[in-house]
Amino acid sequence: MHSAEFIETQDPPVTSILAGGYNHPLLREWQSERQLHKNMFIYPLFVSDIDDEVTAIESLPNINRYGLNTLKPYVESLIKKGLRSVILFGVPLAPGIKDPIGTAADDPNGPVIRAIRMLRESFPSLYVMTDVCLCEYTSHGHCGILFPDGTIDRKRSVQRIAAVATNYARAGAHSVAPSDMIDGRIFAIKQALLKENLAHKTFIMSYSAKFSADLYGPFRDAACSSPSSGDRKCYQLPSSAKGLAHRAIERDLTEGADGIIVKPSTFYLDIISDASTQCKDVPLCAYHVSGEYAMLHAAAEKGVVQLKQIAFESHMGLLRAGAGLIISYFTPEFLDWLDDDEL
Ligand SMILES: NCc1[nH]cc(CCC(=O)O)c1CC(=O)O
Ligand SMILES: [Zn+2]
Ligand SMILES: [Zn+2]
Repeated sequence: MHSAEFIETQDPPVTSILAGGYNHPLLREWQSERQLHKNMFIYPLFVSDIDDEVTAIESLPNINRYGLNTLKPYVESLIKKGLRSVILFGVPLAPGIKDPIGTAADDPNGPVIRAIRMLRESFPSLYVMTDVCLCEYTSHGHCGILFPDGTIDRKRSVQRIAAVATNYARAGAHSVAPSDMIDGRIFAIKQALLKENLAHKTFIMSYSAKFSADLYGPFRDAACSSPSSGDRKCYQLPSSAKGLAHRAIERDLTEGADGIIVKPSTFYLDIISDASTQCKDVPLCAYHVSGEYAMLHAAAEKGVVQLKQIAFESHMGLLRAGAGLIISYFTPEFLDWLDDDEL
């Protein structure tokens, strides 16, 4: 039999023994400076104009597009588990409903306005946020109104987006979150809300650092919002542009944003970290986007990662970087997971 060898070494100094600090589940919680809470999660909902619709989105596992009638019991089941807030994305599916100026965005009989009313009436405790953009509603699929040459008509776009935001707020949305990335829209929205006496009760959550990313594909499937030609590179930020992200956040805070979103999240932790210093006085939200969600699911299916563990790791990373709120497609799972005793 082979006898094992040991090599005599000196005892390390006591300061090098860290294990005593995290050898118990409670200690591991103490060592996490910040922990995930249900109230940090904002759940994205895709709402169509087909009232009884429940359609699975192939590229987004477990996520469906709902109509008004099917949305209500679904949201009710999540509120029972502790859901605090949702962000609405409208998906008008009626043929011919899209036009160059996105009239359908704030159609009083369209999906968003009706969903706001229904949710506010049915669930008084739910905080209702609305994504504000034109791309789901325009015939060309861009986020603003275009000049004949296909470039963004900034002035008309911003006026239209301000009107849409105001109409959502008037219908009862607690918060409007403009995701179009067109210069000057926060100022225009604030002015419009002020004019309509809505500014004091409407939270402007600005997608300030929103990058032109390859991670929005599944969302565009869900929302049917891919541009019919061109891309969004002239309004969404280039993915390497730290300076532009900083300036966009600065500008939006000056124009009256009440909260700031960084999007996508996992590949942009440096931006979140910088933003948390820059936005130390306003809530900072990370958007864990559709592609991030789909990638983690795909990796879990391949057996490369375990879904629950990897979801915790990625969302904890967002907190560590400095985010305080997270828009996440994992929200329903977290509502269950955060009830479990041991993480
Ligand atoms: N402007 C609309 C909008 N709002 C949020 C997302 C993406 C969210 C996600 O991927 O989950 C998009 C799509 C886009 O900009 O193309
Ligand atoms: Zn858009
Ligand atoms: Zn600054």
